Amino acid sequence: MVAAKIAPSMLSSDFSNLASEAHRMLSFGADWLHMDIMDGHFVPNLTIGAPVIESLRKHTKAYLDCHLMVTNPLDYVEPFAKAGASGFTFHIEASKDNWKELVQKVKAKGMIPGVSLKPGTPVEEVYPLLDDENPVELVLVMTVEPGFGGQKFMPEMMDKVRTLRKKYPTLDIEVDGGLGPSTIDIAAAAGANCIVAGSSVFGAPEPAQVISVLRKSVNEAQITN
Ligand SMILES: O=C(CO)[C@@H](O)[C@H](O)COP(=O)(O)O
Repeated sequence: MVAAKIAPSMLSSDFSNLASEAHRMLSFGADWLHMDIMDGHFVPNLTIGAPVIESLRKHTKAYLDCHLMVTNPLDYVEPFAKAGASGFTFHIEASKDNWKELVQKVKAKGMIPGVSLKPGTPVEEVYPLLDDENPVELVLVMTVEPGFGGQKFMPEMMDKVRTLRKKYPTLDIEVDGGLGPSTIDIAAAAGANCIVAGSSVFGAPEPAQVISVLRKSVNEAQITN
């Protein structure tokens, strides 16, 4: 059994009130805060960097689950560690030649390494990072093209989740993009246990209820499987 972790995507929050938005989500039952780092190059959008993580860290001890949608993830390890990031998830498409060095540095700096893959990237590409003697500890399966919140969930990505869950029963498998009460059951049944949700949580009249629905689905799927 792998624990459910519900991670509201702070990309959908009011950035001008980031600390209070973070506290609000934690009070509603969030386990992690998902932080979308976009460099305007790897993806066609520009969001936040290490200075914002550093500012938020002063207001919370919560797990800051940083998803780096950047072209040169290695350049971000030191600043993100200093800023207080908890998880450091980079993209396989941006680290084909240096993932070993990247994982080693992320761990040496006390962060949890994860790898993410875009919808068009075959799941086999992350196997070497999981089978290595110094493996990543989380795989983030993108269920939309990275770059923006509010997109439609891609159910065809569930094959990747199912394949990973079968091969790695205790792995943290995260899904991100279009997750909410209407899509969670298919993701949970496939074996995802870390759920990123932006618009469905922040746009709900009662975000706590959405977080609770997401958690219940993951927990029930694990009992059934
Ligand atoms: O990484 C991304 C987008 O690239 C996500 O974290 C989105 O921010 C999730 O938002 P919703 O699809 O849940 O609105």
